Amino acid sequence: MMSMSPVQAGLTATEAAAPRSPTTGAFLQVQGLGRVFQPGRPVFADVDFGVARGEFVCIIGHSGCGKTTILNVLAGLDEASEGHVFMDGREVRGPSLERGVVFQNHALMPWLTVRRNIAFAVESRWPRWSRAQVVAHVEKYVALVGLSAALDKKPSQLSGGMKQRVGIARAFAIEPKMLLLDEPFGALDALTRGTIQDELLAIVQRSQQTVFMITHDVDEAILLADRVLLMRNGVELPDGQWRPGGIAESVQVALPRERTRAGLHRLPGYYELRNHIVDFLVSRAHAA
Ligand SMILES: Nc1ncnc2c1ncn2[C@@H]1O[C@H](COP(=O)(O)OP(=O)(O)OP(=O)(O)O)[C@@H](O)[C@H]1O
Repeated sequence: MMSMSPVQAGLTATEAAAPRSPTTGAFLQVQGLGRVFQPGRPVFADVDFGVARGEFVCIIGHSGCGKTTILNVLAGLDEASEGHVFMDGREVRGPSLERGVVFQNHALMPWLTVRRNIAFAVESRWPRWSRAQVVAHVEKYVALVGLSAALDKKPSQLSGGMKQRVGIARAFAIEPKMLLLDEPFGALDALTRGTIQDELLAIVQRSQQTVFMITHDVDEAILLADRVLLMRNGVELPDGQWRPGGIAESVQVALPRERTRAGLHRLPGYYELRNHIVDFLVSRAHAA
C-alpha cells in the first residue's frame, strides 16, 4: 500500500529504495502499481516502469485505461491499492513541490492575476525569498512562455491557450524535479496546440526537465517523447475472468532529438513508429 511505510512493510529503508528490475537506477521508479475502484475489477495491476533523469516519457492509451489515475499516484494526489512509486530514491507519499503538475484545465485561481497565480506557487516553494526575488523569478518564467504582456491580467481576460501557458509557466517556475502533464493541450485548437508544443519542447530541451505526460495524440507523443508507454485497457476474458489494464509496451522514439512539427514526417523511421502505435491503439489496446 502507498500509505505503508517501508518499516511497516517489513523493509529497511535501503531495501525499500532498492527497486526491482527493470527499473533499476531510474529517477522515477514505479513498482507493482495497482488501483482498484470496483472490487474484483482492478483498473490496472502490476504496472512497472522507470523514467530516467531528463527523460521525456509519454503514456498513450484509450479512455478509461487508467492514465490519469497513474499520474495522480505519481503526483501524490491519489493512493495506489498496491505497489510503490519512488522519485529520486524516496517514496512518493503525498503532493510535493518537487513535482509540478499541469492538468487539461489549467486550474488557475480566477481572482488572482497571472503574476499572483505564479507568485503564489513560487512563495510556497521558497518562503524566505524577498519580494524582489519572487518578482524576478515570476517574470522570467512568464517571459519564457511569451506572456509578459499579460502579467497583470486575470485568467478571465485570457484565451484558453494563454491560460494553459500560465499553468505551464507556474509548473516550471517551482523548478520541480519532475513535471507531470495530464493532456495539457487537450482543450486547445490545433494552431495554439502546435505553438505551445513547440514552446514546451524548447523549454524542456533547455532545462533537461524530466517529464511524464499523458496524451491521446500520437504525433504529439512522437514529437515530444524519448519513449512512449502504450497502455492497454482492462478487459473481461472469454472465460469471464477480468484482466486488469497495464503497460503493454515501452516504445523508444529513436528519432533525432532535433524534431519539429513540420519536419516530423520526413524523419526516417517516423511512419513505422506512428503505424506501430496506431496499430496498438486500433487492434491491441482492448484485445482480450
Ligand atoms: N475516484 C474514482 N472512483 C471510481 N472510479 C474511478 C475513480 N477515478 C477513476 N475511476 C475509474 O477508473 C478508470 C480509469 O480512469 P482514468 O481517469 O485514470 O482513465 P484515463 O485513462 O485517464 O481516461 P481518459 O483518457 O478518458 O482521461 C475509469 O474506468 C474511471 O471510471
